Parts: sequence; structure tokens; C-alpha cells
Amino acid sequence: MSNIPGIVVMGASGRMGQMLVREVTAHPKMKLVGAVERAGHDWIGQDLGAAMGSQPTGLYVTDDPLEAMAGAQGVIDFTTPQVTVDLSVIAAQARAVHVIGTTGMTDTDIEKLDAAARHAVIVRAGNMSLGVNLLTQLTKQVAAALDEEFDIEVVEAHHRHKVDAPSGTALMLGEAAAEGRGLDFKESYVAARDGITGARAPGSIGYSAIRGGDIIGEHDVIFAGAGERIVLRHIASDRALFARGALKAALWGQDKMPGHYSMLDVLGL
Ligand SMILES: NC(=O)C1=CN([C@@H]2O[C@H](COP(=O)(O)OP(=O)(O)OC[C@H]3O[C@@H](n4cnc5c(N)ncnc54)[C@H](O)[C@@H]3O)[C@@H](O)[C@H]2O)C=CC1
Ligand SMILES: O=C(O)C1=N[C@H](C(=O)O)C[C@H](O)C1
Repeated sequence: MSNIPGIVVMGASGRMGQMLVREVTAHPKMKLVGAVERAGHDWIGQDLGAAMGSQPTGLYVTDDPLEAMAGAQGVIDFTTPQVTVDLSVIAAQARAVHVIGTTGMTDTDIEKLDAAARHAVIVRAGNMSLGVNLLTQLTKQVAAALDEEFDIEVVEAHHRHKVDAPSGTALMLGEAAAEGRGLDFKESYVAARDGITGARAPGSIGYSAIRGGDIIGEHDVIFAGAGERIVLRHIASDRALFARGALKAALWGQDKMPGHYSMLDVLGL
């Protein structure tokens, strides 16, 4: 085995999948060794480069993750919760670092990932960007510094195709805010206000989601007090940002002990 890890991209035709294929291919310290799509997808059996509308690469898209993972040291996975949970078992068997960007996971899904992480390295984050991970730390600090006179609300906006809400990032920010404020994340959680909701409950953290057009990802954490408001904001303007974070995680994980890590571990924040 060379020192350059072989990387598989799961969901290779997706918005993030295609970005990952480009970034892994261009990276000097890793090699793309596999591209996986769902069974029945048009790309199965096609040359990956040709399927992406560029030069042939000699790498063929498969619907068999087990086959793709043979000889791989890492798999980068931005797909769906069920696909990610199933893949975690295969990645652990292959002792490959499993980098997970997939959002919309349930508590049960996460327990299954924890089980797989007893045997392999998993790095999972609802947002792989440096900016958002730094913002979680700032959010925690601001929430701890301000008292309950400042109401906390998280507002996020994404493209029309996004299927989960609130976004993984909004949940990361909300967890950080709850921790800083000393609140229980689940007990403080209020989403989807509609109709006669009554006045805002003290000690709650609200989540609002906007969906439209091609918005890549925007997040505000609002601290609203009497006569003043502090807004912590992150705007993503290029999906390459998330892909580069995932590549960093795949390299970082190569010499780590089995465990379920986050981007805070990767970035040392
Ligand atoms: N953590 C982060 O930084 C980021 C996370 N995301 C998350 O990544 C996920 C994917 O987002 P998008 O790329 O926008 O979605 P997408 O729908 O464009 O891509 C998902 C891809 O997975 C493929 N797929 C479905 N079943 C599969 C299977 N059994 N095997 C292999 N591939 C399969 C689909 O065909 C599709 O191409 C979402 O959960 C999203 O929230 C997105 C951007 C950044
Ligand atoms: O689905 C997306 O596109 C994104 N999903 C992630 C999330 O749920 O927070 C990260 C980013 O905002 C883009």
C-alpha cells in the first residue's frame, strides 16, 4: 500500500458527490479509487469522467459499496441516513475511515454509527466548513455570556431540493447554544411555530427553516434582548467548502484510533 490513501466517493452523482469527485481527483495526497451510486442510477457501469461530462478516467461507477471499498482507506459519504448507516458497517469491516456529511440522522441512526465506530474511525459533522465549526464555539461563548433576557433563535436557509429540516448545521448551532446557556438541547427545542402558539416559552431555542432556489446554506444565530440584538451569521457561497473539509477529515482520520469524531476534533477547535 502506498502512503496515499485511496478514497471512495459515495453518492458520486449528487450535488456534494460531484464536488467531492473533483476535489479528491485534484488532491495531491489522495487518490480516487471508487465511485458509488444507488442501484438503477443512470451512471452505474459508466466511466465516471464521461458521466460527469469530461474526459474518461478509467474508473467505473458501481452500485456495490463492498466492491468499491476493496483497497480503499477512506470513504466520503454525503447521501441519506439509511445509506450512511448501512455503509458504516461495510466501512468498519474494511477498516476505512468513514467521513459522514449526511444530515437528518435520528438518535437510533447515531447509535448505530456509534456501534460501527467501536471498530473504525468515523468523522461526522452536519457541516464540514471551518467557518461553521468556529461559529459553534462562538455561539457557545455568547450563549454563556448573555443571560436568559436574550432569547436564542436559529434561522437557516437552503436550496429547494433539501429534504431535512432544521439543517444539520442549525442543530449543531442549537446544541452549542443550549450547552453555553446550560439548557437541555431536546427540552429547549422549539421548531415550526404556526397559529396561536402562545408567547415564547422562557428557556426555549427556536429553529426556523427557509427553502428556495439555489441557496447553498445560510445560518443565523440570533440573540434577541430588550433594545438590542446580536446576530452571528455564516453564509456558504461554494459547496467546495464542505468538500474540502471532508477531505481534510479523511486524511486526519488515517492514523486515529477507532472512534466517532467530529470536525471540531479534526480542526482542533
Ligand atoms: N456536512 C456538510 O458539510 C454537508 C452536508 N450535506 C448533506 O449531504 C447530504 C447529500 O446532499 P446533496 O449532495 O445535496 O444531495 P443529493 O441528493 O444531490 O446527493 C445524494 C446522492 O446520494 C445518492 N444515493 C442515494 N442512495 C444511494 C445508495 N444506496 N448508494 C450510493 N449513492 C446513493 C443519490 O443518488 C444522490 O446522487 C444531505 O444530507 C445534506 O444535508 C450537504 C452539504 C454539506
Ligand atoms: O443540504 C445541504 O445542501 C446542506 N446541508 C448541510 C446541513 O444540513 O446543514 C450543510 C450545508 O448547510 C448544506
